[in-house]
Amino acid sequence: MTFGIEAAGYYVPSLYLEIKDLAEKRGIEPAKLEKGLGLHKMGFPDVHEDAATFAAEALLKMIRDYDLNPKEIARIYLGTESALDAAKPTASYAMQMVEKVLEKEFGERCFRNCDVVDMTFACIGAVDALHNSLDFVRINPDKKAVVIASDYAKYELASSGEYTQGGGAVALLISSKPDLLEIENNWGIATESVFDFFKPRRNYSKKDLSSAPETFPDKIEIFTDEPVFDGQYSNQCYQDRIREAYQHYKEITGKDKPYEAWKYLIFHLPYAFHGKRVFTEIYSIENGLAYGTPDEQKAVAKSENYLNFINEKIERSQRASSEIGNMYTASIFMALLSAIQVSFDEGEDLTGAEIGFLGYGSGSKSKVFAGKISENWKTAASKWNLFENLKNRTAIDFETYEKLHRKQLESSVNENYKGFGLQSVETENPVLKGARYYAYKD
Ligand SMILES: CC(=O)SCCNC(=O)CCNC(=O)[C@H](O)C(C)(C)COP(=O)(O)OP(=O)(O)OC[C@H]1O[C@@H](n2cnc3c(N)ncnc32)[C@H](O)[C@@H]1OP(=O)(O)O
Repeated sequence: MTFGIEAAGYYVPSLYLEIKDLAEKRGIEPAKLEKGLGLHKMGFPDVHEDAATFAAEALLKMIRDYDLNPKEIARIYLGTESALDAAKPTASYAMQMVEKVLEKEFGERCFRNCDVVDMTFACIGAVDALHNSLDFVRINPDKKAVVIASDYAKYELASSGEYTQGGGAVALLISSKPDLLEIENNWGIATESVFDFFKPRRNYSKKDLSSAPETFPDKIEIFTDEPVFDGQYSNQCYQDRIREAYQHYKEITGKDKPYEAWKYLIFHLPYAFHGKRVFTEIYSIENGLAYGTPDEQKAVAKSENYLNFINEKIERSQRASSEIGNMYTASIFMALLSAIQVSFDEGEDLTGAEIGFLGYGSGSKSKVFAGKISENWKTAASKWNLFENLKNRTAIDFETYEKLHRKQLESSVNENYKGFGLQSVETENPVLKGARYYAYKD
């Protein structure tokens, strides 16, 4: 019996800012962002959008596209680091939104017997949800599980993370009928507790932290959605963890140079070019190349062999990221959709192709695993139209972007939007203070 991904749906924020507009206002050379990091557009949520509406949209799209019966979904595990509440899971909001829309066809509370929960570990939370849900269907092969990855990657204005912002969600149906991708049960894992990127839920000031790096904000507030981070250190932690997890994967599978057999290498992409920039280390180790000094590292990155390797095995997975930005925990799954969509559009046959995954979550953990494209993959992929749909977003100017970022807009930029939207947040009633209410517009 095989297990893996049967179907997939996604949602990206309805607005975007051209990266060159941001570069100009911040005095950054556009070529650094476009050619250095691979950024073109930054997806940005409208006033009515958040991690719960992203998740609900992706889930509803998947249910509709594949004609799924929601009553057959035994669990919905949602990976996120953009939770809207510290107790009530974002998954419960998303589930309720979808349930209401499906009421006419499936009756009240179609998810009544569904197990719903959030999983959080920075950008790897949804990989954890996937790992866990695969175990679940292995034990219960007649059941189906849904994994949703949903996040809003927001950074402080004018910080080094600002140009990597983005957001959105990917929903996956996990079952013993993996029409898209069979996933093998070998998980290379590496964990180390570090402070490369985190969202502390305390009130304290920089002076309380004797060793705080310069990048730390002066004051950290409760429930901040903007992280405390050290960019170059987070790159280092990412590189260290994927090296260790890849090594672990080799040990448990006994495979020699497993990456060579992978048709695509799918990374967590905090920005489009991240995977190809950090994989140089593993590539050098595997091929016995010198990698100690910055000059040696540059030589590997610029070598013809490495450039060919990127072109063949990584470039296609970057394309959606260039148009959306960081989707945190959804990035790795959007990278998968991106690569498969390109193959589909180019009429390539992927059946049987091996795909390797290198996930990372700050804090920190990496998981390396692999899968095989199924015979029915084209039917599954034919629903997405990913690059066409990315053209249906609304461009915003820099002033609107800053107002949205500062939460200064009262009403949505797209006032006539369709789909799920936040209607209100309770401020008066003391026993409901903070409750969020959503609605669906046809
Ligand atoms: C959240 C996680 O997933 S943890 C891992 C990633 N961390 C983050 O995402 C945290 C938030 N982001 C950040 O802090 C930052 O955006 C970072 C760390 C990702 C990037 O940092 P920056 O200082 O902006 O960029 P950095 O100097 O590392 O790289 C710029 C690249 O552009 C290239 N570049 C610079 N100027 C130009 C130019 N004019 N033309 C072409 N390329 C250029 C540089 O050569 C370099 O590429 P290379 O090293 O491959 O040659």
